[in-house]
Amino acid sequence: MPDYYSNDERSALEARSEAQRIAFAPFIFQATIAARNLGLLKALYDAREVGLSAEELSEETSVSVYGVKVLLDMGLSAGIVWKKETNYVLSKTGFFILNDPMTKVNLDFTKDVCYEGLNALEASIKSGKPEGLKVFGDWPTIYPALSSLPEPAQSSWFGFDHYYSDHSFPEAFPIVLTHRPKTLIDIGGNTGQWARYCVENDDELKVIVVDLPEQIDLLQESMTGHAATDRVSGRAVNMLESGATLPSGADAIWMSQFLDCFSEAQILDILKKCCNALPENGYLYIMETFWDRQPFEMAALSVNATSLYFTVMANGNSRMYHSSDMKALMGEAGLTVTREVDNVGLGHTLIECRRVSA
Ligand SMILES: C[S@@+](CC[C@H](N)C(=O)[O-])C[C@H]1O[C@@H](n2cnc3c(N)ncnc32)[C@H](O)[C@@H]1O
Repeated sequence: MPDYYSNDERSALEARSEAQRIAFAPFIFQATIAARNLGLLKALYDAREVGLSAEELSEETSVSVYGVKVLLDMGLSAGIVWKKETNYVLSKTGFFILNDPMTKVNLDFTKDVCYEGLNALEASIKSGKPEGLKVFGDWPTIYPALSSLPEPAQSSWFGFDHYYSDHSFPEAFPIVLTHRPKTLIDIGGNTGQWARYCVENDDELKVIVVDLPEQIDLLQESMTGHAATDRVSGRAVNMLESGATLPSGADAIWMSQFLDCFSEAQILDILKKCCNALPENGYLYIMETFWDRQPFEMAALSVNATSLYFTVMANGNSRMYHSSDMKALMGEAGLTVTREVDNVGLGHTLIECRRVSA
């Protein structure tokens, strides 16, 4: 995997310019969101390479000429539009802001879930608690709050979560089927997206979704009307409780985007519980986005930004890990890695492992 961060070769001018881009980054972000939400980018998209003047845009969108100009002059600096004589024209970056599904889930997640709370980042680092979560209510972590987050935060949270997981399911599924499990436990299975994918794509596999009670309540609802979901069942377990046990009788365990919700000490504890529940010939599958395994530098940036969501909004003590930190914990828990596949879906790594004694 490429090592993106191993030199400092910018000139002083480039470095100072970049420092200003960071200083004003929230302005770029908010102007971009406003230009998108107020319809300015769509109007420019429709106008193609001819573009539109501020007055024409104002007429088309009912945004004042003043509003058009301040937003899109910032848009010029941000690179989402460019100027052709007196007209604004949508740039390639602006095109992706408007039309790219990945960019949309990232923008909406940042704006609707994280933006307000991010102001409490420093406080969260000091306290080890998700201080930004207070903007949504009085919760210890975001997980029991998920089913009652206000809109649009709830849709944006699920949109972000599902977008990245769903893209990896078709590629991960054949890997999990290699050892022909009969019953799979999906820990942190959320609304059952993966469970549904499994039973709809295999005629025999049974899936037990393990999650917090609030999510298990949503599970039944999200299974209604889908084929083969009689092979999906739910079990409410808080994996952090000392006496927590996993259902018996499963020959494989699956955890997707789950361990990143916990601190290293908690991960070790969860992995040991998995180890105890796993039969000798059973396999554990861990699917995560590790920041060191990303195929693009911007993907590593997205993953590192997501770590800060965990710090300030989710729980105050977890992150998107470096793969070697995770593998060290797996070793400590008594697991041995049998297979690793990078670039599953969008930047996921799938690690297959089993008990050392097996
Ligand atoms: C980021 S979501 C991952 C969802 C899904 N596996 C995926 O790949 O999209 C994390 C899930 O872990 C669950 N979770 C968090 N803390 C938990 C705990 N202590 N015990 C059980 N489940 C928990 C959350 O409710 C949520 O459904």
